[in-house]
Amino acid sequence: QLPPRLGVETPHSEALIQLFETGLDKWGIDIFKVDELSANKPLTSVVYAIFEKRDFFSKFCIHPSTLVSYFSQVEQHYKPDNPYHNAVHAADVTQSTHVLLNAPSIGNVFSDLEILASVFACAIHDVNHPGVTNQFLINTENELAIMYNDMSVLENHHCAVAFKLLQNPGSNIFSQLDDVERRQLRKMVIDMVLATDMSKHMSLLADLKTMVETKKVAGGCLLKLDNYSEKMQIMQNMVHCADLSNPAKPLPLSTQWVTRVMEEFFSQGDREKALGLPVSPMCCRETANVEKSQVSFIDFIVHPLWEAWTELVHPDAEDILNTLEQNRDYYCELSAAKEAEAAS
Ligand SMILES: COc1ccc(-c2ccn(C[C@@H](O)CN3CCOCC3)n2)cc1OC1CCCC1
Ligand SMILES: [Zn+2]
Repeated sequence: QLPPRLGVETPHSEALIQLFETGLDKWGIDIFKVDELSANKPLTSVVYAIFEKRDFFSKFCIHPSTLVSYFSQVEQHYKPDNPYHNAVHAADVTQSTHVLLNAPSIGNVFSDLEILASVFACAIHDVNHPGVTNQFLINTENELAIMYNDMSVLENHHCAVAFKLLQNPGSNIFSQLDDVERRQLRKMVIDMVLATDMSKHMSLLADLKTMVETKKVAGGCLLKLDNYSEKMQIMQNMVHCADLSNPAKPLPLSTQWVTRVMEEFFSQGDREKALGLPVSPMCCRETANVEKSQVSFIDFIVHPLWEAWTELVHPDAEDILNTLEQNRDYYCELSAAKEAEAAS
């Protein structure tokens, strides 16, 4: 008994199939359109489409109904009230990584199991996100911060929730893997999800730069990566790039993400104010300068990361880096125009 096409019940299934036909492998698919056409099941439909495209159902003996059962639960555990950290973000990061994995210079570096682990890690990387930052959970002595001793609190929680859901009856998509593969996959997923903690950004980027320096891509294809830690470094940076890809997407998508993330940050700021806590950076709706913050975010975090990634997979990510630079200029001009207006 097969589930509906793309694993979701929607009146727009033909249009959704069309959208995936043309856009699944493209940087810049309208993921918000996927959300609409999938009847707000963007994650389940994106994961189903990627698993189909990569033939994962047969490669890993996964029954489509098991996939739908598991990812419907994962999707339900993404909080729909979060303006940013919701299932659309998870679908976005998953589809973005699917595109990055198709880069010719990465083509044959990763095994099917490594690709499965990467796609899975993206799909679950923010599951059950409470819409506030690690610092907020620590400052408010939230039960999650107590549970994880203030260390990568959110990221540990996302991982634990995802693997707990796998234990539900009829939901274990990895039941047909052998024990070694299952243990390897679990370790890779944990390593990738914990690396999405922004406090790890600088060390992750430093390691990537070192690797780019030492492992100059020879003749258009990455040299054979020698060991687990080198491979994992690339997978962690790939997922981290996808997680921080909003400013590198076509402008109409990027601006929607900015609006959403600011809404989420501002509601955190409101809660901090109400609790008499210091308001986190960029979280005060009265004083935050949205455009200026985006320019700094791009200049100090996103661009250095994408510059290193683009060098690693040269020339496959040139267009992405160009879009990022164009978007940066757009926010810069917008910020200057706002300042000029405020001064007049
Ligand atoms: C599209 O722009 C963004 C997309 C995603 C994020 C993003 C996701 C997770 N994070 C990590 C923070 O949750 C943790 N930080 C620690 C410092 O305080 C603020 C919170 N950040 C941020 C983005 O822009 C920033 C918000 C205004 C300009 C910069
Ligand atoms: Zn994320």
